[in-house]
Amino acid sequence: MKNIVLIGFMGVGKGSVAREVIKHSDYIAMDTDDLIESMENRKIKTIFEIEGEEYFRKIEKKVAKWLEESVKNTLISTGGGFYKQKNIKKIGTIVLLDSPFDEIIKRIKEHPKAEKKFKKRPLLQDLEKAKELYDLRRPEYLKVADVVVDVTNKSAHDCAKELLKKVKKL
Ligand SMILES: Nc1ncnc2c1ncn2[C@@H]1O[C@H](COP(=O)(O)OP(=O)(O)OP(=O)(O)O)[C@@H](O)[C@H]1O
Ligand SMILES: O=C(O)C1=C[C@@H](O)[C@@H](O)[C@H](O)C1
Repeated sequence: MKNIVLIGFMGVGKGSVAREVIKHSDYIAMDTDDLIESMENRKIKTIFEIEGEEYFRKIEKKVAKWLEESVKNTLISTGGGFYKQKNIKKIGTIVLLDSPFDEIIKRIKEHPKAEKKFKKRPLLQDLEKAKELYDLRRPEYLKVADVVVDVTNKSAHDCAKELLKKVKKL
């Protein structure tokens, strides 16, 4: 089974969809942000604050190399900037979870722990800058994706079903 690599903007629902996909398939799920936090034994927010973004991207690169060489049968959800890794297409089938910026922000705001959700994402601190980043990245996400799932107004369960159907068809 080829790996599935979930890409998309922060908060689009990569974690939620991944958890649904593994309920309906034999994939194992992992998340690059969680892996990096565990490797570093500190939160991404802290890594950004103390070491800076460049340091974080270097760890992502190390993770990307390891994923390509050593990981199989896995649904890999990734941080919002992971799609830039040069070897990403060698890791697995790339699936973009897509939604307009305002919908993503609306969803996070609706979460009971909304404040915490915003705080943990360094690049979501300034919404104007985050929108600029979204506009810059969206065409790049589309370029790298093998499959696109529009998650707007769909449950994570329905997104997972659509994802599996589209990946099977490739
Ligand atoms: N299909 C959905 N419908 C409604 N709300 C959703 C859906 N998927 C996710 N959410 C909500 O959107 C927010 C972000 O979801 P999630 O944490 O899964 O995103 P993420 O892409 O993994 O984020 P990050 O990679 O930045 O951690 C959460 O509050 C979650 O409850
Ligand atoms: O969009 C991004 O570049 C990021 C998204 C988060 O998932 C984390 O990977 C980190 O905060 C960077």
